[in-house]
Amino acid sequence: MKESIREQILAVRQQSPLVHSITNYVVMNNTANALLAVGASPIMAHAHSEMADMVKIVGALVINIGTLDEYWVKSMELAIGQANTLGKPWILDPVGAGATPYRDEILRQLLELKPTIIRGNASEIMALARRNVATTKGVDSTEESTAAVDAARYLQQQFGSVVCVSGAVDIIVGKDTTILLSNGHPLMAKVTGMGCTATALIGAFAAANPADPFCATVSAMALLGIAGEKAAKVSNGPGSMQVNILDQLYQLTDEAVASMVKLEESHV
Ligand SMILES: Nc1ncnc2c1ncn2[C@@H]1O[C@H](COP(=O)(O)OP(=O)(O)OP(=O)(O)O)[C@@H](O)[C@H]1O
Ligand SMILES: Cc1ncsc1CCO
Ligand SMILES: [Mg+2]
Repeated sequence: MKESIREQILAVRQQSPLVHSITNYVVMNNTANALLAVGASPIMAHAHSEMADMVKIVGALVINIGTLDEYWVKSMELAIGQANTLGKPWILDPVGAGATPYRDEILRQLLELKPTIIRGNASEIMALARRNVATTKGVDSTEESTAAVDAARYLQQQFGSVVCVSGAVDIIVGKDTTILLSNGHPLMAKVTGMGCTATALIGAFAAANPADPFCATVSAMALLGIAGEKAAKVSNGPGSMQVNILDQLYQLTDEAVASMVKLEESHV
């Protein structure tokens, strides 16, 4: 796996894939900068009239419901429809799942379109699976990622998606392998949209490595976690952390990521 992570990081930098995000107002700037820092290229658009054409020219589509509304939901459906027609990977970030009935109804409809990859925090993944009914506090998790493993497995089996539960430990659930990553730093949760950034980076890795969405997800999460760890060492708080992570995403070598990754694999 460590060798695959190295290859995937190099593939993103060599290919510089174009990633289309329909994402929330809060994180647009952070996620666009994070995509540039890892070597990918961001585009954010949601006009109905350009969705089908836009998806034709990109490597992956990121769907983040953070600040959804009725117009954007239609944009999402048009973009996902085209991604599925063209066989391009699309990644769902179920921001705030469980917070309101509207969010949950839209998520129910989006799940039916079978995301290639789903990434959320523990509360969101549990709400999405409607299991172990989690308490949610808006967009932040009230649960540990390990509490959501059953929910992630259920979603994986039901929709065929790779499912990533983020938190102190990032858990990536595939068809027959589960990987636990213990990199990262608590300060990451004090920067808004760090999870959205994780999802955007997964989009870049899935675009560069469309044949292996599981490994793409592991690689993106490993890179972000290690960037967070290194950034925390030179940060004074959430403000400097936000910019230092971008520098680390830009500077980290594939060798450094392979040597620092704390990875545990289980076949279940
Ligand atoms: N306590 C922690 N220790 C180490 N890493 C953490 C911790 N909390 C979060 N992270 C890391 O921060 C990143 C974002 O994950 P998090 O679970 O906080 O997303 P999120 O709740 O969806 O965030 P947001 O909604 O603000 O985008 C992940 O890469 C995760 O590993
Ligand atoms: C704070 C917030 N509200 C809607 S989306 C978002 C960004 C973090 O998920
Ligand atoms: Mg989130």
